[in-house]
Amino acid sequence: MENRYVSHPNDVKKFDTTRLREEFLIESLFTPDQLVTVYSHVDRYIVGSAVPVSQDIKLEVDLKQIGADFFLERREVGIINVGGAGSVTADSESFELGVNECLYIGLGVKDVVFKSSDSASPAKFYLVSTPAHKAYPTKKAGQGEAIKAHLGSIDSSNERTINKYILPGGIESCQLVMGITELEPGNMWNTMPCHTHNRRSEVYLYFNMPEDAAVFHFMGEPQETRHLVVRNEQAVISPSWSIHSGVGTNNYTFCWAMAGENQVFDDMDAVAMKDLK
Ligand SMILES: O=C[C@H](O)[C@@H](O)CC(=O)C(=O)O
Ligand SMILES: [Zn+2]
Repeated sequence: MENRYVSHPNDVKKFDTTRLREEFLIESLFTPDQLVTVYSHVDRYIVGSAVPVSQDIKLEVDLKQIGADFFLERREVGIINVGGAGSVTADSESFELGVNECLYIGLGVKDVVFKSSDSASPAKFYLVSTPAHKAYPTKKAGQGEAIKAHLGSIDSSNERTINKYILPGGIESCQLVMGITELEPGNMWNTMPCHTHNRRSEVYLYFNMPEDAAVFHFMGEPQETRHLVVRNEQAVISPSWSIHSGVGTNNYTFCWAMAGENQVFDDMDAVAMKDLK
């Protein structure tokens, strides 16, 4: 499992494009028939993907790296399917997961297996796992069960719907907060005006993009911004001190996942537009 370490904002000021991408962009997700995982030392996320085509895929990593007897011994995981129909088995229970649906699996579940319903149109499971201290029930939510917020407007090119899946009042967890945001056609901006939340970090996955499209993801301190050019189905690690916002060459959908001190979705420090540099 690849390791990503933590960067100090004063060091990041000096990073060139290559170094920024090495530290913060995950380009290599969604390899067929493989569990891809990246271990971030930012809030100890494990970010990964499973695309079962010719075989089912088990959730397993080198256990030496997490110092546990099985993946979820001291962790929880949120899974979103961004591909064709599939299912996820959590010990003896099986959950059908259609596109944009979410499954939370709590601490203590020993065997997690990813399956596609049709290998011609495989499921694409995206996962974010964080350390956990207590077993919350394994639970699925479709888009109908999400807590929704409709934000923005076409005038600002940022009309979008936030679907909150894993958070207090939705699917309960120890620290993971997770959902997806869908931009309306003709809207390209997410999370602008932007914010930080030094109390929590975040991981973004951009998807539903044409192959030749790009999202310019903005990061960095509010007065020291940088960008990453992100392609379809790539993820960005957003440290607690960084803004996280983007503009695409087309509309897109993204998955956001957070971890840290609290699970209060609205606990953000807004950055005034005039203060951005
Ligand atoms: O802290 C919250 C996260 O940055 C995202 O949920 C924001 C988002 O999806 C949006 O504004 O569209
Ligand atoms: Zn945020």
